[in-house]
Amino acid sequence: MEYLIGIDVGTSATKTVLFDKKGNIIASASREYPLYQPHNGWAEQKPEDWRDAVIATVEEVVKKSGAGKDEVKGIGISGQMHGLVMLDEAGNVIRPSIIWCDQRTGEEVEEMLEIMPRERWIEITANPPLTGWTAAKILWVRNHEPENYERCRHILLPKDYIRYILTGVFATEVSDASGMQLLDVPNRCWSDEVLEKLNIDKSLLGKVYESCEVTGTILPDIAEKTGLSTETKVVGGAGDNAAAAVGTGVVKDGTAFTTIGTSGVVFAHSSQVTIDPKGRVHTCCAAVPGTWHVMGVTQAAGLSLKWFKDNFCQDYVEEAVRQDVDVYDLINRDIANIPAGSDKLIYLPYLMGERTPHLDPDCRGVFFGLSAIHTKAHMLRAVMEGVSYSLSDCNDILKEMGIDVDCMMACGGGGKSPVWRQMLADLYDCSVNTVRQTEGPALGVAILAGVGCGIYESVEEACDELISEAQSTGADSSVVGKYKAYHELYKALYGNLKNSYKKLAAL
Ligand SMILES: Nc1ncnc2c1ncn2[C@@H]1O[C@H](COP(=O)(O)OP(=O)(O)O)[C@@H](O)[C@H]1O
Ligand SMILES: O=C(CO)[C@@H](O)[C@H](O)COP(=O)(O)O
Repeated sequence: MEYLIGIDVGTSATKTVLFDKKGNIIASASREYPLYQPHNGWAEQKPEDWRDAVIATVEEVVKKSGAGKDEVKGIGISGQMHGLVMLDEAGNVIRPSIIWCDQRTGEEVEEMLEIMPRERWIEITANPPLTGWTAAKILWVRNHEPENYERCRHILLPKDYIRYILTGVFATEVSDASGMQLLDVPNRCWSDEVLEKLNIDKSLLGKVYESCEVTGTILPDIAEKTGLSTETKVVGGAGDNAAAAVGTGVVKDGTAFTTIGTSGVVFAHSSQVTIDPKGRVHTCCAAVPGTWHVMGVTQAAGLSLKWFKDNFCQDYVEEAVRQDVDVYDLINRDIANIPAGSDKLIYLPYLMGERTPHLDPDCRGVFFGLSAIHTKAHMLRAVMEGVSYSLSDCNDILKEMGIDVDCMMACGGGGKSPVWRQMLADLYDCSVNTVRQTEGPALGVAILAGVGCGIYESVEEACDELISEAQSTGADSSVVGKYKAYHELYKALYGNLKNSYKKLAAL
């Protein structure tokens, strides 16, 4: 038999899945790790936690599946985008990774705009300078921790650090590298102009591959630890969103998906470089060679629900343990009984600032309209609705850019929730569908590995063959109008609070 492994280094956990050639899940494993928030708006994780989670889960899936070491032909790695991993000469981690939702780099973004006009940034990198993206974080370390910058010999993204651990190779691929703000996105290569302007030495960065190209093979000590062979190939892989696109079959024009992971993303495939001149949504290289994608991002999507659950729902957590069920299943059960609009309660999900549409690192979360009739279940539903309003903001911008789809695929942890998918269908006013395999990014990179190993002809052909729809949720016409009115009020609230957010940040 021939098998493929997909690894997804998410923010909440690493999920590793071993698939057969038909895309059936043979074994899966996951390991959680902490998110550190040393200051308001900062977010860090330890690359060593990702490393340990990857090695443990790969070992577990190989063992559980009973696959012989020569049967695992290829591995694809997917991961949270934009995180900065810095290694010294010996390949040791210099400091914790500053991850995608960290908002400390407002001043560095200003610095980038002084160095080069916004229009030129958009021309080259397809995006304006952004606080959560890697370039601003590199400047932050250089400005605030010069001793760490001095020691740095390799700059890697989270999943590319895992590639280094597995293969010893320093490399990246176009989809994830697009989120560093150092890539010439239309031409799919490092931008010498940007590197020169920022005074960043190109030798710090790895070689850039296409997502299905083979980048290396497994190191002997890792092969021994995990039960893999030193012949197992590791392909470029993809940023988690480009990977989820492949795993949900979003590889042709006119197709799109929404993922609710820690972040939330509305993503559309594009055979052209399509740019929002206002910079509200991102344009990146897709994992399908010679194509791109556009995506709007909600910073705190699943993060909002997890935050509320962790801080205020100990009762749900204990009940879930008693009943031996997933705590989110209990939450979904209870919020299904609350009416759309949560009886006039609106949540703004700006716990980590917001990207689309505001690009504002200073805004923060709000419950608006709290009344004495509201219960915890109302607040939970409002949290999920607030995230859905934000995702709807993303979808509206894609529509404004001429990207309109009849059906939206759904994935990520939150995409498993039928109530959350119903909210999205009602707000987007289109059907929201799932695929048979729920592990979007892991399947996506396993497919890329299969292409790289010659098991599949192309990404598109593999998607046609392996991916099939499971469930479709249509819009409920009786609440579409109601949600439109709530969404309008939601949008007005940010405008009303914008100046107060600045004052709060300055306190
Ligand atoms: N059954 C569920 N219903 C609603 N939300 C869920 C459910 N399961 C997970 N989630 C949400 O999804 C998030 C995790 O999604 P996941 O895609 O695994 O994230 P990541 O890739 O960032 O690690 C959780 O924080 C939670 O908010
Ligand atoms: O920053 C982005 C995309 O621009 C996020 O989508 C990260 O890639 C994190 O992903 P999850 O851990 O939420 O899947």
